[in-house]
Amino acid sequence: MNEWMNYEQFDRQEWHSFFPTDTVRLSQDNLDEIKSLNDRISIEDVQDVYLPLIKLLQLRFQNHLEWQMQKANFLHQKSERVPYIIGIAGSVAVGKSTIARLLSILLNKLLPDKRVELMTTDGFLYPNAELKRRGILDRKGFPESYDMEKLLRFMNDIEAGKTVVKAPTYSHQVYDVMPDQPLVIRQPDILIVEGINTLQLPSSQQIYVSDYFDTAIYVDADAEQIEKWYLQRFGMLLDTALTDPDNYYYSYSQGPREEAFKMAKNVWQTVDLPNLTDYILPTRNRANIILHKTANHVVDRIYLKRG
Ligand SMILES: Nc1ncnc2c1ncn2[C@@H]1O[C@H](COP(=O)(O)OP(=O)(O)OP(=O)(O)O)[C@@H](O)[C@H]1O
Ligand SMILES: CC(C)(CO)[C@@H](O)C(=O)NCCC(=O)O
Repeated sequence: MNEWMNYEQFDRQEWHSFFPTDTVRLSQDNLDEIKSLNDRISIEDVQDVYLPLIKLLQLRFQNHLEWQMQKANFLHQKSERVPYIIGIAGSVAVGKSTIARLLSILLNKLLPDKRVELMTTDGFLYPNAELKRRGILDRKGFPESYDMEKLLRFMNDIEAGKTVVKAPTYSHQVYDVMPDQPLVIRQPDILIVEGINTLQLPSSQQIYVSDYFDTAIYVDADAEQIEKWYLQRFGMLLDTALTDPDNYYYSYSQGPREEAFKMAKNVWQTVDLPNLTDYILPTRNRANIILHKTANHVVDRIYLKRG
């Protein structure tokens, strides 16, 4: 069966026409904030792709608020503040966290009185020591390398409106979880949850993480493109490691660069690519929205689930 049959597909021109963004004036501060997030994000992409996307998310958010009110009325309950949760899935290095941060900047701009928070599921990976103990250090990122029960409990606490919820964090530089640096989340109106595993069904569980999502976005691109982005990011990680002996990549940064890149290419081929093919890509059509990227991270197609 055609896996796209329940999606409508738009090229960026048509997508842009749904929300001509001349109506939204991004201030110099907004532009500076976006540039400091990533100076290679093009303002055309923001105008053509991300602002219409934000408009759509805003409509779905309003719908969510309305539904919470109607539901509380129906059940004769007091209306509680239930956060609106956006999930972002896709391969390692496809640009999920960059898009998540961009969306949070734009949501703050369009909804200045709403609290928008952002987190990644990387912090729910088992620590390296535990992965080693289980003999799966080379399976980092695969479903079994995450503490999914802990992630589901986190999602449940957020949805239940708990006043303070802590999320563990992960550092690419240290290449491990950072148990002493949790992210503290305080009753957001909107929470963006980004991670490779956000649309997966945890093994031995009946609940998907995405059961908690109000909108799920999948960031898509051809594997050969993503490999390039992975290696580019590896180059940047090497550069920052050069003078930092505590950095995981320090030893690689001291030797010949070709050797380091050979190692990274091997990790992509033996770990992240099989993970994409076997476990991440098969979750793509659970998303409400698929953003397809081509060279230089340019979004060329947008898919919107029918219904
Ligand atoms: N829109 C963009 N324009 C230019 N570069 C980008 C863009 N989005 C991401 N990148 C670059 O691509 C690389 C991967 O991006 P990012 O770290 O956001 O990916 P990710 O999907 O969150 O990865 P991971 O799952 O490993 O955390 C980074 O080097 C980032 O700077
Ligand atoms: C932390 C994850 C799993 C996801 O972001 C990924 O970036 C990762 O580290 N994968 C393991 C293999 C590698 O080093 O690329």
